[in-house]
Amino acid sequence: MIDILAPVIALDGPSASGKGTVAARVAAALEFHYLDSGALYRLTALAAVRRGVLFDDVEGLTEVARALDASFVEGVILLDGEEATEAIRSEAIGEGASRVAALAPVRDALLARQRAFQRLPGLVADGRDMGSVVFPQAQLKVFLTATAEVRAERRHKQLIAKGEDVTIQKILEDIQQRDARDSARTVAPLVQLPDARLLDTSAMTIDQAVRTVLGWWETVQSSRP
Ligand SMILES: Nc1ncnc2c1ncn2[C@@H]1O[C@H](COP(=O)(O)OP(=O)(O)OP(=O)(O)O)[C@@H](O)[C@H]1O
Ligand SMILES: Nc1ccn([C@H]2C[C@H](O)[C@@H](COP(=O)(O)O)O2)c(=O)n1
Repeated sequence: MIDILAPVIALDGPSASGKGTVAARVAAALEFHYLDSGALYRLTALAAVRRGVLFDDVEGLTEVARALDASFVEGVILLDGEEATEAIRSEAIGEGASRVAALAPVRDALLARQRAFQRLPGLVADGRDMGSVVFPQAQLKVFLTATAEVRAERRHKQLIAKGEDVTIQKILEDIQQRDARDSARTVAPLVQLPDARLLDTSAMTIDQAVRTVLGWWETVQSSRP
C-alpha cells in the first residue's frame, strides 16, 4: 500500500548526469526506498523489442507498459522473471526508452507503479518528472546536472569498463540528441522546476554530490514544523 506520509526526495536531471548513482547512495545513507524510474521506461523498451512491438506502435507500447512484469530486488532488475539489469543499460535500449517515454499513454500506464514506491520510512526517486508529475509534493526536489561533455566522458568510462567499443564523440552526440528529445517533448518534459535546487556536479566527486543532497535534506528536516 502507498504511504502518502512517507517523505520523498525527487532527483531529476539529464542522461548520465549521475542522478542514479547519487540517488541510490542517498537512499542507502537514509535507509530510504529507491526508485529508478528510467529503468521502467528502459524495461518497456526492452519488452517491446522482445515482443516485436515497434516504437511507433503507440497502442502496442501502451499495452506492453501496462502489462510490464518487472521487479526490483536488491539492485537486481527482473523482466518476465529473468534478470535484465544489464540488458536495459545498452545505448540502443536507452534510445528506445527515450522514444517510448515521449508517449503520454505509456507514461500514464507507468504512473501508479512509480507512486507505489512511496513507502515509509521514505523514498528517493530519480528520473525526469519525479518533482513535476509523479511526486509534485516531494519535500526536496533536486535538479542534478553536469555539462554534456562531462556526462559523455563519464558514460564513456562506464561503457569502456563494460568492454563496449564506442567513441566519446558518438556518446556526446547521443546525449545531446536524448537531452533534446527529453526536454522538448510535450508530455512531462525534463525541466528545472522553480522549487528544485540546482546541483551541477561537473566539477564534483560523487561523494561531494551525495553530501550536498544529504545536507539539503537535513535542512529540510530541521525546518519542518
Ligand atoms: N560526480 C561524479 N563524478 C564522477 N563520476 C560520476 C559522478 N556522478 C556520476 N558519475 C559516474 O557517471 C556515470 C553515470 O552515472 P549514472 O548512471 O548515475 O547517471 P544517470 O544520470 O543515472 O544516467 P541515466 O539517466 O542514463 O540513467 C557512472 O559511471 C557514475 O559512476
Ligand atoms: N521519469 C523518467 C525517467 C526516464 N525517462 C526517459 C528519459 C530517458 O531518455 C529514458 C531512460 O532514462 P534513464 O535510465 O536514462 O534515466 O527514459 C523519462 O522520460 N521519465
